[in-house]
Order: sequence, then C-alpha cells, then structure tokens
Amino acid sequence: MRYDVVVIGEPLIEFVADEPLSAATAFTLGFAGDALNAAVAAAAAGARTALLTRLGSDELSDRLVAYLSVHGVSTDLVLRESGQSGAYVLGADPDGTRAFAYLRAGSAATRLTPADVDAAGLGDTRAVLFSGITAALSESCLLAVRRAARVVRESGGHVVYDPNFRARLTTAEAASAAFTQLAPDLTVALPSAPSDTAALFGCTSAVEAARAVHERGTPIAVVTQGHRGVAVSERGHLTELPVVPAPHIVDATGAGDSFAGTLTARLALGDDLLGAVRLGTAAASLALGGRGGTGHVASLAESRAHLSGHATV
Ligand SMILES: Nc1ncnc2c1ncn2[C@@H]1O[C@H](COP(=O)(O)OP(=O)(O)OP(=O)(O)O)[C@@H](O)[C@H]1O
Ligand SMILES: O=C(O)C(=O)C[C@H](O)[C@H](O)CO
Repeated sequence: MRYDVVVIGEPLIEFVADEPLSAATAFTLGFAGDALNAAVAAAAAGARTALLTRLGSDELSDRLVAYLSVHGVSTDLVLRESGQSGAYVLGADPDGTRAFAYLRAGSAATRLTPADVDAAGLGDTRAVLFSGITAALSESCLLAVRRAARVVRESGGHVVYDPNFRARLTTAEAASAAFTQLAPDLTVALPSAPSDTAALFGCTSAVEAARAVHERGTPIAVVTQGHRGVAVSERGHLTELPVVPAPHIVDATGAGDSFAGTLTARLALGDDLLGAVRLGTAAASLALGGRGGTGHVASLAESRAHLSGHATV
C-alpha cells in the first residue's frame, strides 16, 4: 500500500491581499487551490498522501512542489510539463466577503488524462478524493476522475467527492450531470448547502440533498452547512452534528477543503464515519483562523485537542 489518500486536482499559486481586489496592490504569495488544501489537511491528519496533478515547469511551480513536500504530501504523482500552472488572486472586502480572480485557463492541470490515472496505479490506494472543480477543468479531467473513481471503488477503497460548485468554471447543468455520472462509483459525497445543493439538486435542505445523493447511487452524504452544522446520511439514516466553534475567523477560504481532506484521511485510516466527520469539523474550524487556503493547517494533535475542548491555539 503506497498511499492512504490520493487527491486529484489542480493546486494553485495563490496571491492573497487583505484588501478588496478592486484596490489591493500588495499580495502575499501562497500555495493553495482546493486539491492542495485538502491534500495538506489529509497529510496533517496522519495519512500517507499523494497529489495527482500536472504542473508547469516554471519557478513558482518548483516552489509549489517544494511546499507540498515540506507539508508531507508526496509529489511522486505530480507530472511536470512545459505549460503554465494555474494561479488565483484573492481579496477581502471590509465585510469579510472574499473575491477571487483566476489565472488558470489552459493550465497544465487541465491536461490530466485517464492515462495519467492508470500510470499512477491507484488500485492499492485506501481512498481517493477529488472535487467538482477537478471534474470541471476539462473533458479529459472529468474522464480522469471517472477512471479513478471506478478503479478505487472496484478495489474496495473510499471514493470521496466534494462538488465545490464554481459558476466561473461550469454550469449547474454540467455540474449536476458530472455528479450523476460519478455517483455510482462514489462512497461519500460532500455537498455544501445551499451552494452545491442548489446547483446540483435544486434544493437547499440537507435532507433533500442527502436523498438526491442516495438516489444517484452514493451511499453516504455529508452535507456541510457552514457554521450551521453537518448532516451525515448513511443510506437515509440521518445524524446532525454541530460545528466546532472557531477560535478565530480570518478567512473561510479552504475550510471546506480542510474538512474534506481530514475526513478522507481518517476514513482511510479506519476511523468510523462520525468520528472522521467530527475531526473534520475541528480541522475546518481551525482553518478559518488562517489567511488564504492554507493559512492554518491544523495538525492531528491540534484538531483532536480542539475537538475535545482543549484548543491549543
Ligand atoms: N463559522 C464557522 N464556524 C465553525 N466552523 C465552520 C464555520 N464555517 C465553516 N465551518 C466548518 O467548515 C466546514 C465547511 O464549511 P462550508 O459548508 O462553508 O464548506 P464549503 O462551502 O465547501 O467551503 P469552501 O468555500 O472551502 O468550498 C463546515 O462543515 C464546518 O465544519
Ligand atoms: O476555486 C478554486 O479552484 C480554488 O481552488 C480556490 C480556493 O482554494 C477554493 O475555492 C477553496 O475551496
């Protein structure tokens, strides 16, 4: 068994400002993107984790690869090519609303293929995690994640999907169709309500969303609802869990990815579903305290302490 968790998707070079995008001139360089955010969270939660992606060969991509290694994510499945890596710019309005600008069209990650998945050999991976962002990057990315889902599901692993609907990348119709194609091979879907659930299923309630997930063939739905809690549905058996109060809220970017990465890691390591979800809520709560997608990556010990009410931050 080489990896507990393989995350598939596009890491992004991040430029983050404390000011609105319309006025900001000073940006801090970081490394984020939903796949990277989730991968570093999975590694921090104790899983042997690899990121499967394609990156460019420029200096910032070299730094991104180094960042992954420093954070315990294997780069053995990172394919380098002469193209450009994706990037995004993140600003914050005075009311805390985040605004994104993307520099990712035609990026290296959009050229990920099913052949890359085959070459990665995921048959002995305990869990694979990817998102609707990955599925929306290109037709070949959608085919790649479909292949990964099939391979890992057939070998008895967990297949976790975070729909992460982004109107800038896809349409509600296409996101919904992608989910319907993937759903029979998923073991866990993590839609957030109301954004993902409205786009994919035309509903806002967690119960309706869970039903829609099950109807399409996925046995477990974990519906995140921001600060309002998490609804966990195992084939229709519903458990409502509260979130862990955040000690410090700076920026919500990446909280959902931290949740997804931590949950996937703990499932891969054999934790029960509700235990894995609870640890995910603790890691996500701490992630809110950092600027950008990876401003605060909570260690396993820190998340456990936070969950048990003995926060170390
Ligand atoms: N205000 C908050 N206080 C505590 N925890 C929070 C808060 N907001 C979000 N979280 C945690 O983060 C998790 C994910 O949040 P949310 O439902 O907003 O995900 P998301 O929309 O997928 O996020 P993202 O923007 O990263 O895609 C929640 O289930 C919860 O555990
Ligand atoms: O939107 C994307 O593709 C990103 O990955 C940017 C952010 O990191 C992501 O939206 C947070 O979930």
